[in-house]
Amino acid sequence: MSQHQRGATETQQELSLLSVRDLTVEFETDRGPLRAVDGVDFDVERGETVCLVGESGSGKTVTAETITKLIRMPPGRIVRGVAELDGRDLLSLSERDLRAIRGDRIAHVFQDPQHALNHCYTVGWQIREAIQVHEDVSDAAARERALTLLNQVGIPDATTRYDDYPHEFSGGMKQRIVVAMALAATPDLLIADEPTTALDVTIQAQLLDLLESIQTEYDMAILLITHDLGVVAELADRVVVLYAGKVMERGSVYEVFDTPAHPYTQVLFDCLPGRGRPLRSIGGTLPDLHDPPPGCRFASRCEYARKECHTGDQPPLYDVADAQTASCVYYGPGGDPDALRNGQSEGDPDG
Ligand SMILES: Nc1ncnc2c1ncn2[C@@H]1O[C@H](COP(=O)(O)OP(=O)(O)OP(=O)(O)O)[C@@H](O)[C@H]1O
Ligand code: NI
Repeated sequence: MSQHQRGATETQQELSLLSVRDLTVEFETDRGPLRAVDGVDFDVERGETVCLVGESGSGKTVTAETITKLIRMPPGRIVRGVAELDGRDLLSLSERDLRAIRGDRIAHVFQDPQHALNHCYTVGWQIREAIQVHEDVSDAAARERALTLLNQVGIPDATTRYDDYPHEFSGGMKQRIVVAMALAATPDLLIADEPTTALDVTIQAQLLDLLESIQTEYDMAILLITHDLGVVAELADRVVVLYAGKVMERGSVYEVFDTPAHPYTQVLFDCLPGRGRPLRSIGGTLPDLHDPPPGCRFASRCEYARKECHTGDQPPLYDVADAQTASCVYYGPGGDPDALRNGQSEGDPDG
């Protein structure tokens, strides 16, 4: 149709690094199946940072952990969908093939560095292991590279610290070591779930700067989960907004900050970003994922909800701008998006 839509189709012919389509995940619970992730679609291109944002319980972690099948199954179950890495669906791979991909092409960094490190081995040994699992190099060469990595992630005195055990490092230093291990195999995609939440503010900032510089150096894509709006503003190229297991909006970081489209994104982002600025918490609660109401998942908390918002399925992701789409009827046929923008500009003064 329009100029830019044609442009988008042309670039789409090139395969995305990661392409998640219709991802739907349930958990078996005492109260029956709980649908944590419901038809989620997004892409991650080579070298870019995509931030997954949304309130607690919106399905960010489940989405990120399902990509390499890290969720426990059961109780988890992938109902449908694909997660293609360079066009190859990871969800249909055997555990053996997946293990080869985890840590090699895709590395994970979690909130708590404790989980990734083995307290029985020195950090140097663990990084060297991580290198040698994926590369047939001599001990000496692996040691050299491990030291380079430790230097790169900013461990002072790396040569001496090489033989120290994890408990001899602070939390921030441990997370740097985890990042060094993640980088050992030069992954194409780093999945980081709240990687700095457990750390104090100064250390958080340092670690994020580190991720940013490493990303450039390694041309690595990052799928980042964070509650911190300032981090989104600084690091993200694109943003995916989740709510109750559904994608509410996708767009470039500029679009989503400057002109948030979905009423949910508008309240969520209704403040100036600054480092350490958490996503705003908004009134009401997430719908019950055992039995979500019909229509838009956000309708019960949406000040613009109309009758049709409470019926049928979640609206499709309608085009809003260049790279921005929103799952809201106001952007659909006959909708009037200006009605939403007007409300937004009256936003609360201390927000
Ligand atoms: N093993 C499990 N069994 C049952 N329910 C689960 C399980 N793991 C996750 N859930 C549910 O799935 C939903 C999505 O959880 P998820 O951890 O992905 O949220 P999140 O967006 O990462 O939240 P947070 O910001 O708090 O980390 C929640 O309702 C959660 O309770
Ligand atoms: Ni989470």
